[in-house]
Amino acid sequence: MEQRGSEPGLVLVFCGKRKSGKDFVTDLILNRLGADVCCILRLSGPLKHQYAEEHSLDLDQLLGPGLYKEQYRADMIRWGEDRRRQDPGFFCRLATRGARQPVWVVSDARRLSDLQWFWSEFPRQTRCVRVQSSENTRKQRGWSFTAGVDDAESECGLDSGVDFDWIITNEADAPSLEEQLQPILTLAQEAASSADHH
Ligand SMILES: Nc1ncnc2c1ncn2[C@@H]1O[C@H](COP(=O)(O)OP(=O)(O)O)[C@@H](O)[C@H]1O
Ligand SMILES: C[C@@](O)(CCOP(=O)(O)OP(=O)(O)O)CC(=O)O
Repeated sequence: MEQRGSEPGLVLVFCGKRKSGKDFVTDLILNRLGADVCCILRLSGPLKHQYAEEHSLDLDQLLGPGLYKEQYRADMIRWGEDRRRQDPGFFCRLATRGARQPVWVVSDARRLSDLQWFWSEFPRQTRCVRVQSSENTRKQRGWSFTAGVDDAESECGLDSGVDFDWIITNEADAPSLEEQLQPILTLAQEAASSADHH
């Protein structure tokens, strides 16, 4: 049996396009709940770790926001897809290993197989959240269309066929994030307080 952290009370799996604001929104949730209650898990973390090791690359740079990651993105995507084909839960298992908080926030689901893994491991606890922004807003945040990335499964795998529990619109003219996140934060606080009582 694979060693794993204690069972979470709630698993919030986030997806959305590049620069839609997944990190921004999940950071806000972490700030509101605190690090004792909530942890942010990134599937790309173990992916980059393993990829850097097998290709003798600089992990810190791959984890950073700069150009270095972009140079390897297309190949990393292919490599990650290969790994998932052999073992769809590979990165999910590594990312969740050792997580102890009652609320897990997975900030970067990209594929149906990622979601399916969480649904099958934690059927009661898993909720899926989509973060969305217009192309114009994403461009203002530095996004530009890259063929082979923005038209591939890595970016489009969850565009259809998923019934999201919540859709967060991360735009200046949308209701505030605080307001949109309220039901999620309430559910997370309930999960945390019921973990306290066990
Ligand atoms: N609501 C917002 N207000 C201000 N800046 C934002 C907002 N949402 C996202 N950003 C900024 O836009 C950029 C991209 O957001 P990020 O969360 O990194 O996107 P993603 O993780 O989806 O690629 C970051 O610099 C982030 O700080
Ligand atoms: C190979 C990747 O995991 C790279 C992800 O890197 P980041 O998670 O840093 O991505 P962005 O926020 O989109 O810039 C993508 C994949 O298809 O698995």
